[in-house]
Amino acid sequence: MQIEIKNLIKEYSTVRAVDDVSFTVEAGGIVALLGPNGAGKSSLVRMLVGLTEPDSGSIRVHWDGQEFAHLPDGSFGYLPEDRGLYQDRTLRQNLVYIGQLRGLSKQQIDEQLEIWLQRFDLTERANEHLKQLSKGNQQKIQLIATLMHKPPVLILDEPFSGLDPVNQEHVLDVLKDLKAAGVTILLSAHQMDLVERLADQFILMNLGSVIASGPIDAIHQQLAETQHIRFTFAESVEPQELANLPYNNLNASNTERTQYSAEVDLNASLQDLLQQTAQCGPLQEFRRYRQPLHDLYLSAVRGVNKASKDKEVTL
Ligand SMILES: Nc1ncnc2c1ncn2[C@@H]1O[C@H](COP(=O)(O)OP(=O)(O)OP(=O)(O)O)[C@@H](O)[C@H]1O
Repeated sequence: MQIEIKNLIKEYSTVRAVDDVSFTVEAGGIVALLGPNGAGKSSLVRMLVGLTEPDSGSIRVHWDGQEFAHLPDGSFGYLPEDRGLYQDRTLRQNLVYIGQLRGLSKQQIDEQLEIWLQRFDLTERANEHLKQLSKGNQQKIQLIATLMHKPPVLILDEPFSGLDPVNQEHVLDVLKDLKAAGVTILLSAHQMDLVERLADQFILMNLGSVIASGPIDAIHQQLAETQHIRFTFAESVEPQELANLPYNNLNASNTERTQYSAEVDLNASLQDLLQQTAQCGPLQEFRRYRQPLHDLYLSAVRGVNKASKDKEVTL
């Protein structure tokens, strides 16, 4: 299986929701579409599963020796942004109905219900109406409905929305297990800290466009504007003593003034910096650290959004 997206554009009456987006998803692994409200994630996902059509550009799904213009029926499970189960039916009734729609036998449905209700700690509640469940628990039932027919591809629009941190971790573990079992997962999310620990590939979107894509190393190469450094002295060093070094945003991280964080230019030599810093006091530790994806994304998007506003003003 391979999904190849090229120069995809989708417009609604007043907005270009997806603006010249290209990327490829290979079989296996987890691909995360990340971006704020309105970035275009759901619009993209809806085209992938064939609910809407692109205005231009192409989606090519290579599946089982054939090529399709969207994921073919039967090849995927889809968790839509607007959840669609019956509130006045029990959890069991909802899931049996979905299982039947997917062509599962009674035995397969029973097996799947037992596995997944137990995994999500909902076995005791199987005969309650969906509306009696919290939003987070309803979300778990939606997820079971999406994966109970064991599709090889999962398209999950906001699988973490409405979940508390404990349940987010729970879903994260389930997705890791599915990946280990060979399922290909494409998900959209806002929760960058969480998804950074999960996905193999990232597609960072803003205002319909992709601002960076690839594995985490590639994202850092594309977006990092400075190097982030942390260092620790064995004894107190006043910030003024470091004033002549080429650090930006130098901050003491503790009141004893032994630990510091700072930024330096991308092309600065860390070897030279280490030597210069060691001349200011007995250095215990000196290391470069990676900005969290969330911070990297925010600074990149602020730059892009500022540039587009500047452009609007000059026009
Ligand atoms: N059916 C529609 N009709 C008109 N505009 C739409 C429609 N669907 C989405 N849009 C607009 O397209 C843009 C992208 O929306 P989309 O829902 O794809 O973003 P998103 O990244 O999924 O956002 P969210 O995280 O809030 O779900 C937004 O400006 C949105 O208002």
